Amino acid sequence: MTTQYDALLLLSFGGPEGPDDVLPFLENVTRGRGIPRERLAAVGEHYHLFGGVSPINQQCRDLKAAIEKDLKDHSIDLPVYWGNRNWTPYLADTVREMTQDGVRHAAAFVTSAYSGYSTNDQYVEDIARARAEVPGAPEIDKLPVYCRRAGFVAPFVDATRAALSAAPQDTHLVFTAHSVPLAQPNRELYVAELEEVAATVADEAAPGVPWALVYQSRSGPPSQPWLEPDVCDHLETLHDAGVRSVVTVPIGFVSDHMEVKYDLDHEAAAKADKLGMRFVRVPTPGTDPRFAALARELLTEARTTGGRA
Ligand SMILES: CC1=C(CCC(=O)O)c2cc3nc(cc4[nH]c(cc5[nH]c(cc1n2)c(C)c5CCC(=O)O)c(CCC(=O)O)c4C)C(CCC(=O)O)=C3C
Ligand SMILES: [Fe+2]
Repeated sequence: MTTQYDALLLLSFGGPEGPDDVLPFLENVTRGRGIPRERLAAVGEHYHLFGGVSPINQQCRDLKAAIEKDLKDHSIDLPVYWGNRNWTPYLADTVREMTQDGVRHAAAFVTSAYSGYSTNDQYVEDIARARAEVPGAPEIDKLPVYCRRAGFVAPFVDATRAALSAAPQDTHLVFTAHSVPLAQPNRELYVAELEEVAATVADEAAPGVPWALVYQSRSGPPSQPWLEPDVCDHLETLHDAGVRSVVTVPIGFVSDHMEVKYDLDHEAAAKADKLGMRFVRVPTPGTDPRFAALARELLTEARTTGGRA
């Protein structure tokens, strides 16, 4: 059966756009999730260091523009909408706008590449919840998980190769992804995909260079086990083993948002500095034309195969 999509929806996490947004944003993210208050206060400070503005919304505007350009360049006349889970434009408001515009069946490209609850299933729930709020809402199919696709992997390969070519001989690669609770549904699938993508990038960019997959941005109570090791602990382990230079590759993310800018560029970089280690972080796909094209490729394939996430 052939699905005819009449819109593309860019679905993302959302982030604050000023100091007054920070607390309500954090409350939206953590409602009912048992995140300790001290952790919330600490994360609020991360945002305030950047004037209360997360980079993620502008990155979504830029990605939306890149996708629109790619569609136009391929003579595909399709409106692109943007909605978030945790901040304006809220997904339900976007779905309301799509409904008013007469959209009947949209494909959703999510700013998260992997399987797993936080990375896939929760976005599927977001879509269902938003549609339930809006009478006459269009059908919305989440496009499939795309972590293995060249549009996502190749920008990391190129960036890793470039970073290594400027690095000293005994540099190690450190792949990072967002930690999640060990008890999180589909955590095994998330980890298996991360291991596969890390191995692919290492293999293509730097055969023979030692690498590890580690985690960042843990947030639950200490009593709850999350994926480990943490990136900062790993830097210490490498240091103790005599390693003096790392290239960090945040394969768990699609853009250089706050988890990258604070937890890696600020926190992990400071840790490396304290240890006397050289620390370089490579960029995420962001608005790389190959990544923008991936939205069109997935939509076109879903249209011809009827496939969905
Ligand atoms: C797997 C994963 C991704 C990658 C997939 C994806 O990209 O979607 C991701 C992305 C992001 N996480 C982000 C921000 C936050 N995540 C939090 C909390 C949590 N994240 C979790 C997991 C993930 N998170 C989990 C299991 C929690 C615990 C609460 C819960 O079970 O939901 C908290 C609460 C405070 C804290 O404890 O850190 C904040 C502020 C931002 C925005 C950055 C910006 O503003 O630029 C982005 C893109
Ligand atoms: Fe998060």
